[in-house]
Amino acid sequence: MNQNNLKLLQKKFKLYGGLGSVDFNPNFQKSIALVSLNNVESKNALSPKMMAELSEIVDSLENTSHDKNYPLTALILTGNKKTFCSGFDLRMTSSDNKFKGKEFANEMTHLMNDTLRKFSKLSLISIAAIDGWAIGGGAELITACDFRCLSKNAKIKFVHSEMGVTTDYLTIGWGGSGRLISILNQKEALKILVSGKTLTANDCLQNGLADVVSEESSYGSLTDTVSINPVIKKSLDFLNDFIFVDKENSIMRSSSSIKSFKKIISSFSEEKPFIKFNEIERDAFVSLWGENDQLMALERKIKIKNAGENKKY
Ligand SMILES: CC[C@H](C(=O)O)C(=O)SCCNC(=O)CCNC(=O)[C@H](O)C(C)(C)COP(=O)(O)OP(=O)(O)OC[C@H]1O[C@@H](n2cnc3c(N)ncnc32)[C@H](O)[C@@H]1OP(=O)(O)O
Repeated sequence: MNQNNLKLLQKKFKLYGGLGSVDFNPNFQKSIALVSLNNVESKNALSPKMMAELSEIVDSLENTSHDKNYPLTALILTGNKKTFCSGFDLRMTSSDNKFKGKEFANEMTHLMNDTLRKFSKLSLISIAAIDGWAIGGGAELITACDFRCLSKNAKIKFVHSEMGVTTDYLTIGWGGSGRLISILNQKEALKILVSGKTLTANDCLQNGLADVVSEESSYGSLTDTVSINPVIKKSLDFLNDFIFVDKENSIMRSSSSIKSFKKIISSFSEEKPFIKFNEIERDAFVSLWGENDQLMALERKIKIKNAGENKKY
């Protein structure tokens, strides 16, 4: 997508609004930034405003992180209050019917796919620090990181098959299925996507989706309790193994060489062969969005929520 269209979409999604924020802390730790998703009342679901904020953060990192004098080498993507992210903010669909329409589906898939494709190719080593749920688009977000650290109580669920939509790869949607194939393999990705199975930390260690598992985290915000939050601490330790030759004596590896390795590796998985794949997925996603299956699934979720039933979505 060309830069002008992207800027227009970012503006439009800011105007669509919604709750929450995506916060960027470039000085979280020496040469490590923290990007945190904060929409606690909705289990860190991404509102359109948050999608625009994430897109802008990634754009600015894309423009600066390759500079050899840029102080960052790595970043942690996390949620807050014991949830990573519960995907698209479903409240938007009950606030305005336009969010059930194909025009919005097309816009969201372009914006989120562009954002996560760029995120996955940043010249920074990235790790998702996952405490609690990463579900729907939230599960797709974690595939954009190079690595994943799960707390013992983390749960990953690609819920899309229950929502009557597919994930999408490369230019639209949140782009999870193609990246899941490159992290695992086609068979594992197909099983996970079609079954919508809830994956535990142990499942993810077994299948390779998790790189490291931390102790269960304490309650409390992920971003201001670094000292006691195990999932963030474990993610920092994981990244520091890349950054420091000798942490005690603060002897660091060359940041520019770490970043050029990331650039080489991520360019190897160049999506050129996937352009056709992407068109197929793109059409599938948009054709399913706003159709009966999805509308009934949304109704079910909203009914359960309004009825206050104890059942979960
Ligand atoms: C490509 C993107 C993809 C698509 O468009 O197809 C999507 O991401 S669609 C959205 C997919 N996400 C979901 O289906 C997750 C729905 N949420 C849940 O299943 C549960 O909330 C769960 C498992 C994440 C947590 O369950 P728990 O019992 O711990 O909490 P509650 O269900 O009571 O939720 C607390 C509070 O948060 C609100 N909430 C949760 N998820 C969302 C969401 N995705 N959008 C908006 N709001 C959300 C929930 O309504 C509760 O609010 P309250 O006012 O307290 O009832």
